[in-house]
Amino acid sequence: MNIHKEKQVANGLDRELLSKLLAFAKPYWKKIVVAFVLAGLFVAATLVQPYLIKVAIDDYLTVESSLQESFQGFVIVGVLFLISVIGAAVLTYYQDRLLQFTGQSVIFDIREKLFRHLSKMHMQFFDRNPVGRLVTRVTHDTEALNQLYSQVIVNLVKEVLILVGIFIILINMSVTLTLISFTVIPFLIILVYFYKSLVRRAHRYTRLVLSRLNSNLAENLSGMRIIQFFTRERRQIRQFDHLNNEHYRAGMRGTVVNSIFNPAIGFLGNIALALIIWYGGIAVIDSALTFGVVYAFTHYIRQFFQPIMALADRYNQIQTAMASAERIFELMEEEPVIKDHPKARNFPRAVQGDIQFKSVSFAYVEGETVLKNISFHIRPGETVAFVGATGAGKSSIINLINRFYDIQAGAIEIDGMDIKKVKIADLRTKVGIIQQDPFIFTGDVIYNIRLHNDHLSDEDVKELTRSIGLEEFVLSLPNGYNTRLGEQGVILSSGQRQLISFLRALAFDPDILILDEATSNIDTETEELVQKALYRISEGRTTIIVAHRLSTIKHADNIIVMDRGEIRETGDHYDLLKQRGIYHRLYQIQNKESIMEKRMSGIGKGMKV
Ligand SMILES: Nc1ncnc2c1ncn2[C@@H]1O[C@H](COP(=O)(O)OP(=O)(O)OP(=O)(O)O)[C@@H](O)[C@H]1O
Repeated sequence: MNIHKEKQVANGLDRELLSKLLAFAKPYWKKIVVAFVLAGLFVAATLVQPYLIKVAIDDYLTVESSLQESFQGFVIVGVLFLISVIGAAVLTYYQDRLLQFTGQSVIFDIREKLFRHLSKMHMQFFDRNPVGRLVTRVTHDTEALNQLYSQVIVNLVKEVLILVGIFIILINMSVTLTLISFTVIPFLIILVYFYKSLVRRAHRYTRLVLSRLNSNLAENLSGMRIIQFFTRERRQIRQFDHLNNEHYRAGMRGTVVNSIFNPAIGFLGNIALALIIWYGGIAVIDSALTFGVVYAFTHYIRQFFQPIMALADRYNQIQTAMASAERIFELMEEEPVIKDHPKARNFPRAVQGDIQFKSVSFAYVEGETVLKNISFHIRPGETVAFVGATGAGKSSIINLINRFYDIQAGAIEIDGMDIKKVKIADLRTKVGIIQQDPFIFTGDVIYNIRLHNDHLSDEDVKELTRSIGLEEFVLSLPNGYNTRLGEQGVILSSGQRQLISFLRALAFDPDILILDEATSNIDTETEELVQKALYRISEGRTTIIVAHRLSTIKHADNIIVMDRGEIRETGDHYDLLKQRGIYHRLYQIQNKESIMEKRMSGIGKGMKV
């Protein structure tokens, strides 16, 4: 946010922002209008009360009126007073209900729009925006807007109406007494002016410290395992304490400003009261004013100062809401970089799985090329493996096939069609990916495999699991297919998570299957199981495997060896060994490692015996 914008938001005057906020409230405008009418009636019902007491005192408590007249008058005034009190309560209730409904509905719409928008965003956006920040936008920031719609605006209108209403009533009752009691107004204006700038600064500082505290907390909680692993708890606690302390002090700064402002306003109000009693008292003695007028004045002046004291809260709420609105709209207006080409279409025929990379170059960050001039051709039904050192660019290639990222040069074609001309949704249903560390959602096993794929019945999921020999694994879980996984459920081991993701990818019956280090966390026994399943699944289906363990890709039709973003060797296992290049070296290293492992386990067993 630039400084100018920041200033506008701080002043709550950003017209563009206001018009966007109004646009969200537009579908509910009828309810809002009714709520404002009710608020106006509430103000009238409240303001009439002191006036009724004035009438009772001046017209029926005077010596001139007879006992019967007085009695009748008191009854009428009493009934009217009661009606106004009950009316005010009923009006507040309905107005509150209407606005709560409107606020909640608007926030529901904003939240939904925000989530839809986030679902369309490209991977680079998620690389840049930590999850904690996005969660804050969808929950905390929208809640701040809820307050704006359901409380702040209507209360502000009510308070302005009360101030204007009281001023009109007072002027009508006595111009002189009004002017005398309003001599405190210039002091009030000065006070409000200073308060505004102090509270703005305090508020901005609190927001800054809070976001620092939040990101520190989010990072520490997600990295708790590492913190405990390296016994860094004390240092992390100290760091958190420091930020917490800063937040406390920032909060106190705001509280101190408010605690000076509110009594100061109260003090000015009391001065105004004293002036009324002083001047009004003399005027009553001189019969220039009635006692009822002076009495009503004291009431109205007290009512007059209440909204001004509430100004502190109102101002804070508007500041928070405007800052939140700014952040929400900023997010909503960020265009997804990866979207359908205007002429994008679905694949015209069933996908055969022919993949071609034609001189592809790619960088995540401008200027830092990760893949350089990559070309290869995978024919339908082939199993192709990518190997290479860490950071060679294997996963990046995979990320490009289903357009998680777009390339900067060259072309990627599936069945002869440039993937940029294919509808993203169609492309992604044709390409199934099994990742190294798959995500498990809160829900049972069936839900996690099916993932809203309504074409699959429970029985279909079971049949699929059985067909690739993984049913035994599912049934070994505490509740079989109904075992709850994810946050509140069983925490699966990494290997078990991979098996679930394996089933998930297959449930979508993709034409192209990609395994990105998908067997790295699986033990040798389970790997055999997976290898068998894989063999069955990859038959007649283009399969791409990224693996560090060369034993898993030995049988691939073609192996592509990558090094620092470039293809260095290609061929099958035996060709590559003959070439005596990078692959041969990797193979030898891994062979030595596995011989060592076998020896070590032999020693281990020997020792046990
Ligand atoms: N989201 C990202 N943003 C920026 N740079 C990235 C991103 N993902 C990977 N990189 C960089 O791209 C390069 C290639 O990474 P990639 O993940 O493709 O390698 P890899 O061969 O799959 O490695 P590994 O075997 O460790 O998974 C690395 O230098 C890495 O730092």
